[in-house]
Parts: sequence; structure tokens; C-alpha cells
Amino acid sequence: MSSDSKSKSKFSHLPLSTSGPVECAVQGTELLNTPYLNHGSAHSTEERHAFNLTGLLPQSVQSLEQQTKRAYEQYSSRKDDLAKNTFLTSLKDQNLVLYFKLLQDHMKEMFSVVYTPTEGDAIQNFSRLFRRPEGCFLNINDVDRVSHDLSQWGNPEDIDYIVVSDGEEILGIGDQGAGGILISVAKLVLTTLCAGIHPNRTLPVVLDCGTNNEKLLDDDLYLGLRQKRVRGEKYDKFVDEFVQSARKLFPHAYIHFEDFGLTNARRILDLYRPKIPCFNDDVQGTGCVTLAAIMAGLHVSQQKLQDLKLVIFGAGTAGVGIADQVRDAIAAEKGIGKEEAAKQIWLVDKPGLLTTKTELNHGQEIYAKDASESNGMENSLLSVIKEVHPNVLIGTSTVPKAFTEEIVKAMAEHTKRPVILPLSNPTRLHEAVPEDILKWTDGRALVATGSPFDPVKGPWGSDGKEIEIEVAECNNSVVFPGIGLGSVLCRASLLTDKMLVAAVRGVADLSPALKDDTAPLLPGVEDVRDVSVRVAREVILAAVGEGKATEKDIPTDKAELDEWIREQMWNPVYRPLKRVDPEGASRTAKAELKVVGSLEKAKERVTGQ
Ligand SMILES: NC(=O)C1=CN([C@@H]2O[C@H](COP(=O)(O)OP(=O)(O)OC[C@H]3O[C@@H](n4cnc5c(N)ncnc54)[C@H](O)[C@@H]3O)[C@@H](O)[C@H]2O)C=CC1
Ligand SMILES: CC(=O)C(=O)O
Ligand SMILES: [Mg+2]
Repeated sequence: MSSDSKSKSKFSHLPLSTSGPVECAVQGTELLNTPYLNHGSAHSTEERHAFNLTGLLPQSVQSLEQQTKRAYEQYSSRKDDLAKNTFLTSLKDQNLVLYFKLLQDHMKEMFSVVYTPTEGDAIQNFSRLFRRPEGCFLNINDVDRVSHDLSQWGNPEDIDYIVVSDGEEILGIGDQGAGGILISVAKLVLTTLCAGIHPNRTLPVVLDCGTNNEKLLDDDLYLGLRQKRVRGEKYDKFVDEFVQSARKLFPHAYIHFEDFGLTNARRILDLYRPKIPCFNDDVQGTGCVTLAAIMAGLHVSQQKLQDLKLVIFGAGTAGVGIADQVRDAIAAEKGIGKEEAAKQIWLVDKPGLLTTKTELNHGQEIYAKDASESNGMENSLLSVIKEVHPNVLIGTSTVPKAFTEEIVKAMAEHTKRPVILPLSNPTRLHEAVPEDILKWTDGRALVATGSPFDPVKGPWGSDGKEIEIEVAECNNSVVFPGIGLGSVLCRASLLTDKMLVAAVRGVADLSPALKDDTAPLLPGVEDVRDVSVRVAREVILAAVGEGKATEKDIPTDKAELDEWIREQMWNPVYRPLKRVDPEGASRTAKAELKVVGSLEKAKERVTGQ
């Protein structure tokens, strides 16, 4: 939607409306060093005079489109994806509108550069590529300063969305210590890009608890705490101090947990979920998007959830998160209990099939099969598939090539359209690549992957049809931005199971495979903003239905609700700047601009690292 049409919206009075001028309390170099306010060469002649910018900019006044063209040429000249990622980080540090406009205009090309897999490389190289800090670094050895350190990020009404990681299990590349800040940063970039969450109202956080990554501990450039990971009571107190302080300082903020390790992710989610609006992306986001892909796959193969037989290879945070989401959906559809529904799901991990004889983690117990009935299929994934005849196989193991030709062919033996989802990131860790899966099943498999892959060309079938098969990206990025947007806009007091089910419905309804059985199972990145509006709408309606929406006057009519949502989504357009005194700025402007915070931040940025 253009900024012009937005200014006519009947919802432009809303506190989070992104129509109209932006109040600006800084000028001159400070303004140009504040990425949220800086328009660079696009500052109009009037703004150059009003904000003391003459002499600081070359004379030609350019448009955002011209700037985007130049930025794209600069981007394209960088030699590889990591260099492109570094270029984009630097652009973000200069001009937020231009950064997001460039990403939006080249969404498909750049998504994998700002997110998995390239962001994984940037995180692995965090201490080497570091130029300037971004986000909040909290220290487990200084728990008494957590509240103080968080309080630097604004006033109570300033922050809507926090992503926090302890850096232990990043994007399939393991323990990255303080480099985990960059997964918080990257996930927040996606909330803005994909769902229009206001980029100046978010906060990336890393909980530095040390690291068990020897390479980092031995690297004299490593920037985090040089000690082994702290666990136990001290860790729990640190996490709790963060959660309590964040809630107190920013009472509206929705807390998104990302890439915590296996022993902590679910435990922390279970502890805080009943009390505050929070979300674990690896557990719940992955569960929601994968269930939507499975539903689309079953639609193509003309089956129902009650026909589902699901094998998950890698029963960790993501694997069990998916199992839970699917289990609950089966239970709801069949009107049965969770234990009964769990019988349709088989988990395979390092020891083989999880049975009552296996040593189980919290969350895995309900899926354990009776050891006496497991008929010698304990040992291998292949034996489980041969025995169970599943119609869906998922990989969340980080074991590359684990889905061998024999395994994939065994999947295709008893099912016409097996759904096979190798979800481990980054690309090199996928359990199989789409080209092989499709070749081994003669194009019959319905495939979606954790990282993006190019389409695969036939020939397929006995008549040697030359169809190009597009492979959906089954990544939590399809769904977490919309869930976050819905929760933020309705100011949800909790994120309930029903709200998550509603989010799944929102994505599943937009699956291209519903209309064309050769199309991808999930919508692509180019449609992600529309997907986010739909997901947000479903989440909000579910929240209202459950009495968990605390925002007043939320429209109930779907079209009106969509307009209400879109009006509050931030877009990369230059809005005119309106000069205000820091003291005189309206409350709304303060909330949007974080006038006090941005003055401080602007000063920090001028001084650099
Ligand atoms: N596509 C998506 O949206 C998402 C993908 N992921 C990816 O899924 C993978 C797993 O992530 P998490 O669940 O967070 O990690 P995790 O460490 O919690 O789980 C991995 C599981 O795989 C098991 N495993 C390891 N080697 C195995 C082997 N040889 N045989 C059988 N099982 C084995 C581990 O024991 C563990 O239970 C990562 O690559 C991650 O990037 C995670 C979240 C979302
Ligand atoms: C996608 C994601 O959240 C992960 O790989 O951890
Ligand atoms: Mg993750």
C-alpha cells in the first residue's frame, strides 16, 4: 500500500499508525547518523534547511528509487554472499528506509543473504567481522545490572518486540556464544521485512552465558565471555532476571526466544508461557509452518490428518515442537486425547526409534513406543520406515544426507505422494537435497526444505514430462512474523494454543498447492507480507475470542481488520520530517521515535565502536 493511500486510512489516528510525518528532534550530523531518520541524498531542500543539513550533503536531491538503484549496484559488486551480507549490515547502520526498501525490492534474491544460510556464516564470523555493536548484550556474571542495561533501550511504551537468544544452538551451527546477538538481529529484520513490525520499536538481546565452542574460546578476537557455559541455578536466575526486567521496563513487549539449546528451550517456554506473551520460534514457529506444509501435502495426496503417519528424524527442540503441533491438530480433528494422537507419530534420534526403553528428554515421553511392540525397528530410520509405512518424513537432525536413496525409495513404496521435508539448516546440513529426492521418486515426492533451493527440472513420470518443480521453503520465517504482528497489535496478554492453530490455518489457506498440485506446499517469500496480514488477522481473532486481546476497538469485520493491520505495518518509504523539541514531542511521537533513546543512540553511533 502506498504512503498516499495510507494517509487516507480511517485508522491513521492509531498510536502505531505509520502514516503522516515523523517527528524529529535531532539535526545536522546527528540526524545523518541516526539510521531511522537519515534519508541521505533524498532529504528535500526544505528539510536540508530546516535540519541544518546544507553543507553536509552533495547538492543533488535524489529519490528513494535512485538510491535503491545505486545501493543495488554496490551490493551486486560484492564478491560473495558473506561480503553482500556485510554490505547490507553497513547499509542498515546508515539508512533504515533504504535498507528495507532494497530488501523489499529484491526479496527473493536477498532473503538468503540476510537470513539462513548466509547469516549463519556471518554469525560464525561475528568477532572477526565486528565493526559496531547492535542490540543489548547481557552478562551472566553481572546479573544485578540486567535491569539497568535493558533500561538504556527506551521508555516503557517504546518496545513492542524483543528477540532473545543465549546463542547455544544457532541455525544448526551450534554454540556461537555472544555471536548469537546476530540471530536476534536477523529475526527482527524479518519481522519488519515480512510483517512490518516497526524497526525502531524492537530490541535484539543476547544472554551471554559463556560458550562451549572451543574455537571461540581459543580465538583472541572473540568478543563474548571467555568461559564455559554456565548452567543450573545461576543460568535460570539470569534468564528470570531478564524476563522480569523486560516485562517491568517494557510492559507491552512480546518476547520471542530463539535458538536456545535443547535442555533449555522447552523448559523456558513451559515456564513463561502461562504468564507472559512469549513464543519460542524453534518449537512453535517450526511446528506451525511444518503443520501447514503437511496439511497442504495431505490435501494434494487427498488424505486427511487422521491418515497421517509421521516419522521425525532428530527429536530435539524443532522435532518435538513439530510433533506437538501435529499431535494437537490430530487430536482436535479426531476428537481424541493427546496420548492417542501421539500414536501416529514416530520419533527417531541417535539411539534409533524412541521407545519406553530409551532414555528420554522432557517432551519426548509421550511419543515413546512400547519397547515390546517395536519389532526390531529400533536401530535405524530405514527399519522404522519399512515397518511403519509413513506418508510424511521430516528431518530436524542436522545430519546431512541422512535421507538416503534407499530411505526415500522406501517412503515412496507405499505412498503415491510422500511428503518429505528435510528441514535442517544451513543448506549443507539438509538430510537430502530436493534434486535427489525428486529423482529417486520420479517427481512424486512433495518436498519442502529448511533453507531455499532452486527449482528442479524433470523429466518426470513414464511420459517424461519436462516440468520444473518449485520447492517451498519450510522455515519458521513464513509464520513467526505474522504471529508476532498479530500478538503485538492486539496487545495479547498470552499466546495460546488456539492462537497458534489459527496461525497455521492462516498459512495453510494460502498454500499454492491447494489450487495446483504441482505448485509449492507453502507460499513463497514474495507473498510473505500478505501471508503475515492473514496470519496476524487469524491470531487476533483467536485472541479476541479467548479474551486475550487487551487492545480496545479491534474491528471484527475481516476486511476492516485487515485494513487496521496494514495501517500499522511499517513500510520503507520516506515520510516527511517534522521538527520538534525533544521535550515538546508528543507522546505518540516519543513512542514511535524513542526521541530520548534515539538522541542517546545517535550520540553512540557518532562515536562508533
Ligand atoms: N526449517 C526451520 O524452520 C527450522 C530448522 N531448524 C533446524 O533443525 C535442526 C535442529 O535444530 P534444533 O531442533 O534446534 O536442534 P537440537 O539440537 O535441539 O535437535 C537436534 C536433534 O537431532 C538429533 N541428532 C543428532 N545427530 C543425530 C543422528 N546421527 N541421528 C539421529 N538424530 C540425531 C539430536 O540428538 C537432537 O535430538 C537445525 O539444523 C536447525 O537449523 C530448527 C528450527 C527451525
Ligand atoms: C530457522 C531456525 O529458526 C533455525 O534453523 O534455528
Ligand atoms: Mg532458530
